[in-house]
Amino acid sequence: MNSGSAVKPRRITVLGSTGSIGTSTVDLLKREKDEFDVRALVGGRNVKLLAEQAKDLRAELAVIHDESLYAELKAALAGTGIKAAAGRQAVIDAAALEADWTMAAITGAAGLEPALAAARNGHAIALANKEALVCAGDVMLRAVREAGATLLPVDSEHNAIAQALGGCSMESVEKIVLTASGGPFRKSSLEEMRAATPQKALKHPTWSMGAKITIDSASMANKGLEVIEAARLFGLTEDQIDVLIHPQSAVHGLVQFKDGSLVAQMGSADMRIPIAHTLAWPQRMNTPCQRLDLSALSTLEFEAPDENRFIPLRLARQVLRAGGAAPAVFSAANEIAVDAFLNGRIGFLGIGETIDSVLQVMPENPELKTLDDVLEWDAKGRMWAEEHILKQGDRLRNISENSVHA
Ligand SMILES: NC(=O)C1=CN([C@@H]2O[C@H](COP(=O)(O)OP(=O)(O)OC[C@H]3O[C@@H](n4cnc5c(N)ncnc54)[C@H](OP(=O)(O)O)[C@@H]3O)[C@@H](O)[C@H]2O)C=CC1
Ligand SMILES: CC(=O)[C@@H](O)[C@H](O)COP(=O)(O)O
Ligand SMILES: [Mn+2]
Repeated sequence: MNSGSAVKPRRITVLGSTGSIGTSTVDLLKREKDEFDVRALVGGRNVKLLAEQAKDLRAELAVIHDESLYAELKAALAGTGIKAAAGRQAVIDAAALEADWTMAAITGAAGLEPALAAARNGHAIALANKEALVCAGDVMLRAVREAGATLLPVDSEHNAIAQALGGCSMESVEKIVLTASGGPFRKSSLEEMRAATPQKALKHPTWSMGAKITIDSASMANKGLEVIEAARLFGLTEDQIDVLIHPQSAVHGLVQFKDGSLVAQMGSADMRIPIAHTLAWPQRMNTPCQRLDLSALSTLEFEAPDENRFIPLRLARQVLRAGGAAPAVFSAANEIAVDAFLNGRIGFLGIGETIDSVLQVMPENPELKTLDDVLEWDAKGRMWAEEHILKQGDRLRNISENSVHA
């Protein structure tokens, strides 16, 4: 690491170490083992990988969310001196351990309480879990402020914006641009999208990521979540955040300054680059990531997204403007819909239809001031989404039964 003369190793925790962001983070840590003291690694169900990582990095503690896997984890770590723990509270306790840098990379609202616990210990929190910021923006930012923590954006676009800002105040910013790959259905018709299978939707053109975010990229709910994430992180209004489809995924984000300068951050599509940026911050560290060869990149394309095909992006802008509980409900409904799509319960366009229907049944839109408020509205969003999906299932069954009897 090129971070000068580190006196003692930095204490590190990785929440979601067995996932896509988690394994990229572990890869960087493994290359500089002496620089880091790994306090805790947290996984969901993948005990085998978690135990391997813990041994490799000589972690103090390994935590698995699924309690039924505790015995397996303990057995895998027997004789190593590494502590094992399991369950939801153990995950939150691990996140709350004093660490100089914590990666928050648990997917979805499940990552919210651990991310909050990490923020509250007042050090650096590298935030990949965008859903936490979307559903609990005020609560998260207040926790960061009150604890004096440093929030470092990992999401490639937001990390790019942070880099492009280069320490300038937000007063000098006119607007920002988040780029989007356009996903596997960038050029598909609505009919093709309606018929899309999970297998097709899981084929991201440029990034290799976990299943949930890959489906979000295909529906552009990911870009919608990112617009909200950017508003929270940088204190911008919805109309200051543009989205442009850029199929090469070489430019990750741009800042338009009020003097007319447009500053972009570029790099290959490898999350180890933004992760390394947060890990070494405010310095830089070496990574083995492929360098962009600009001469090989003959064109850089940019085009406006079609919000009539990518409905979740339009809805995300709507909930950002509405504020209150709407973003939390949007994100919760999306999580349920993505799961239902992956399990064959709804079609691909059913994701946007489910979110839309849930937003329409919301009877009120209160401000979410506490964690309990967020959890309550997250649960409501999930319940309304389930209800919508069940109703749609019943409707389709009735139609097919009627056509059989006709
Ligand atoms: N992947 C990427 O390139 C990017 C991801 N992000 C964001 O980062 C987050 C992580 O994404 P990604 O790494 O792709 O997701 P993955 O699905 O690959 O990984 C999720 C991680 O969280 C763990 N996990 C799941 N549920 C729980 C739980 N309840 N408690 C503790 N751990 C849990 C999983 O464990 P296990 O696998 O053991 O079950 C896994 O380690 C998401 O919010 C995503 O939007 C943002 C930008 C880019
Ligand atoms: C790598 C990353 O940051 C993802 O969020 C990425 O943006 C997903 O690709 P899309 O641009 O297709 O959503
Ligand atoms: Mn992103």
